[in-house]
Amino acid sequence: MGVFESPQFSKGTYDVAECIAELTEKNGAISIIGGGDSVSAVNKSGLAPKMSHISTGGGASLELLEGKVLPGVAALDDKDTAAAAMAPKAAAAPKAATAPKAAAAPKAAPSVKKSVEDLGEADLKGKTVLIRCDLNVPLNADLEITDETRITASIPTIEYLCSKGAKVLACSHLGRPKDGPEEKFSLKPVAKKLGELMKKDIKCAPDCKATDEVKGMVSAMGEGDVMVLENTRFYKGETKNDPELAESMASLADLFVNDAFGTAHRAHSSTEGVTKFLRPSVSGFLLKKELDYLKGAVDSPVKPMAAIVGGAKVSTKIPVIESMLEKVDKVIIGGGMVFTFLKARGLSVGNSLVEDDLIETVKQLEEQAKAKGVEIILPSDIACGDEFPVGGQRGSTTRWVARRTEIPGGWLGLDNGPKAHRGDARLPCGLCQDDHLERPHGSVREPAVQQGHLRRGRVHR
Ligand SMILES: Nc1ncnc2c1ncn2[C@@H]1O[C@H](COP(=O)(O)OP(=O)(O)OP(=O)(O)O)[C@@H](O)[C@H]1O
Ligand SMILES: O=C(O)[C@H](O)COP(=O)(O)O
Repeated sequence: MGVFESPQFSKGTYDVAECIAELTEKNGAISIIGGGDSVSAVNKSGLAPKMSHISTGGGASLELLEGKVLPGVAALDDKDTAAAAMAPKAAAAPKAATAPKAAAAPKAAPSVKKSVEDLGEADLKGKTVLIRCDLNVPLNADLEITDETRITASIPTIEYLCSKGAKVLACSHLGRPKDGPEEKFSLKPVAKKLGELMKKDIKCAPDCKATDEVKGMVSAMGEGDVMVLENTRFYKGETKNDPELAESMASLADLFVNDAFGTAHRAHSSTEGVTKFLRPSVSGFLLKKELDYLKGAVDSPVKPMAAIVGGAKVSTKIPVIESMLEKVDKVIIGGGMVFTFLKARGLSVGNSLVEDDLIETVKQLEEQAKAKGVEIILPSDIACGDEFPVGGQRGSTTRWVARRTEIPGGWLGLDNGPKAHRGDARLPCGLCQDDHLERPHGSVREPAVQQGHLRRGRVHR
């Protein structure tokens, strides 16, 4: 809802998270949190365990909510082709770049995909499984993992495969290396962390391709062992869905599991390409769970439904807001995109972040919403700063709260104000507190100001 990285402007974000947690816990609402920064804000708030589902996908969840088909999912075997999919690999398509998987059953978007839970010990014992995970985690300058959510989220499928006697080869990209292998994009720290979390000795192979060294390491694996293959994007062919790379990776294994929801919107060699050479190709628990929640919300929305859309820019969220207008009763707008909406309504927004080229689009969006009876809710008051808070330093920026109709010139909106904290998210969700209705009109100051911590408009919090 605001610049949550700064303690001065994080309250609006945490308050909305609290409201969602309360709705989930007390009212039985289904809550789905998606988007890299939104997830990290909810994680920081400590409320993540109270949400129904925290998505590991950024771009992937947006594309799914926009109604797009995710290539990494579309390429997996359908449940209804189970008999064909379980045919022995030798009888399947020959492993050649030119010979895609024979059972080219059309994969309609609404089909139910075959999942790893459809495979038992008979299918897995002694088999080598290539699993595509999204282990693209943030690392600091010392190459330490700063958020291990995606690693933790990948473990249930890996553990399941191990428990059924499979040898597990986990592959993933990390970052966006441009020119081949680079230490800062190596999956070695990820393999180490995965090993610590799973209490196993997990090696990182020096390559994702079937080099002699990697083949040797694979043949030395025993049942229940796990090995991480090196960054798939160390090869330029990965993002081009190069069949040769896909075939080489696939040649290391007997079957494929895709559990990389976060990368399912990419048609890459390790997400889509390998499915042409391995049978069966099924979803992992994480991918399935993501689809159940996110696709469920899109395909069979449980009413009433509200979308809370925040973030820095409207431009990245227009398609998702548009597609949500078909599903939801309310859209609550937060973050930097608020100001393009306010400006489109003819209000002055001071120095706030605005995408002027989208004013007309936003006006049309508001019209569309009106025509569909969907309410677009903007925060009723705004916590403004006299400058953008740098590096999240406490107190370096002067903070002032204004009604949304009265953002002073020279100031920029950085968070929801206290009236919005109390009402805007709660009122439409049926959680309004009575005092919200009694708040004074006009510019209001934070309680800290009223308690005398004000020095020439500067609030030290
Ligand atoms: N009023 C504002 N002015 C400028 N930046 C803002 C404002 N409100 C929020 N932000 C910034 O927006 C960023 C989050 O936006 P973003 O669109 O990246 O979110 P997301 O969709 O959850 O994440 P991702 O794009 O990684 O999937 C945060 O870094 C936050 O500081
Ligand atoms: O972080 C993500 O959203 C996924 O890992 C995909 O990464 P990419 O945007 O570099 O393809």
